[in-house]
Amino acid sequence: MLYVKAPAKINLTLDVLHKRPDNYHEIEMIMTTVDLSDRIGLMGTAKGIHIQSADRFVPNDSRNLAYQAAQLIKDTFNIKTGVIISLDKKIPVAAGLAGGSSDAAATLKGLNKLWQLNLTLDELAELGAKIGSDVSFCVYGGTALAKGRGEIIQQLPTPPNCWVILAKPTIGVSTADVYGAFDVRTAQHPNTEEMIQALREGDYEAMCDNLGNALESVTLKLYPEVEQIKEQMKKFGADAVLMSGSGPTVFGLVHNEARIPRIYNGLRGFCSEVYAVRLIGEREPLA
Ligand SMILES: C[C@@](CO)(OP(=O)(O)O)[C@H](O)COP(=O)(O)OP(=O)(O)OC[C@H]1O[C@@H](n2ccc(N)nc2=O)[C@H](O)[C@@H]1O
Ligand SMILES: Nc1ncnc2c1ncn2[C@@H]1O[C@H](COP(=O)(O)OP(=O)(O)O)[C@@H](O)[C@H]1O
Repeated sequence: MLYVKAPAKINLTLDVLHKRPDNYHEIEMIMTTVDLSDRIGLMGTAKGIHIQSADRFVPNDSRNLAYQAAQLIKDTFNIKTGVIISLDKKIPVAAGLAGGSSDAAATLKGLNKLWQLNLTLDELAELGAKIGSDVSFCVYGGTALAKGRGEIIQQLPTPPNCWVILAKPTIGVSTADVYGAFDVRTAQHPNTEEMIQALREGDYEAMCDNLGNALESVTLKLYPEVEQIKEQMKKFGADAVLMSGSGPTVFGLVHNEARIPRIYNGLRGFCSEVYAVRLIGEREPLA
């Protein structure tokens, strides 16, 4: 069995510029990986693609993004044999943390090795874009500016070291619904350039000051509990808080480790899924 790690991402910024003729939105966002990962196991088999997962929210057929990744590789390179993909899910589903996209990216990377295709990261990222807008970023990992519909990736410096508290209310959010309800006039637009500058200078305070997500204008209105979690996280002592992606997960950045227990325990009081993890933010070499 070949194992590949599939880390979650958070959005330090997410700006939506306009709606495109293909119905996607032109976006500009900065993403970074965090140390909360699914584990993908790949085992060659005679025929077909088989998904195994104990998580009842994860589809075990062609709707699964890891399945789609395997199908794409099989079709593109005319692979006749099959694969059993086992998904050990740790990333909450439909959370704004790109769990499914990261599983797809890990599957692309793992099959590249299993089937000895020798594809580069750039080639894998290009394939990934056919599966979903976030998959290209997940192929590279690390910290990056993503443009276009999310598939144009520019690497950025690793953010200053800190803790990340993640809290997910018990609702799942549909990314398509959130983009569908987005109104460019009422949204707050983050300052992407300032965030890039903060990362270049390794300035933790400036990173905190420039967190921003234009999709909050939609999700916070639909789900007031997301706003509540933001307020609680701030109250318990996080340095800065933001919703990740289309939500509903809220993350808080914390520099001082001694503050973690108060924030973690405070949130556990009314939120069932809370995690305290480190930022990764660095690219891992292709195995
Ligand atoms: C919002 C973000 C931020 O990282 O992530 P999540 O909240 O899903 O983690 C992404 O833009 C989500 O990327 P991803 O989840 O891969 O989206 P896709 O499967 O490609 O698209 C799902 C749907 O979202 C809408 N969509 C997605 C990306 C984009 N730039 N514009 C859009 O309008 C489209 O309606 C599309 O049909
Ligand atoms: N490998 C996978 N893991 C989780 N969800 C998946 C996977 N493949 C497909 N899905 C579907 O994709 C939807 C979005 O899941 P996910 O990628 O976790 O969320 P988000 O895009 O908000 O980060 C889910 O509702 C689920 O049905």
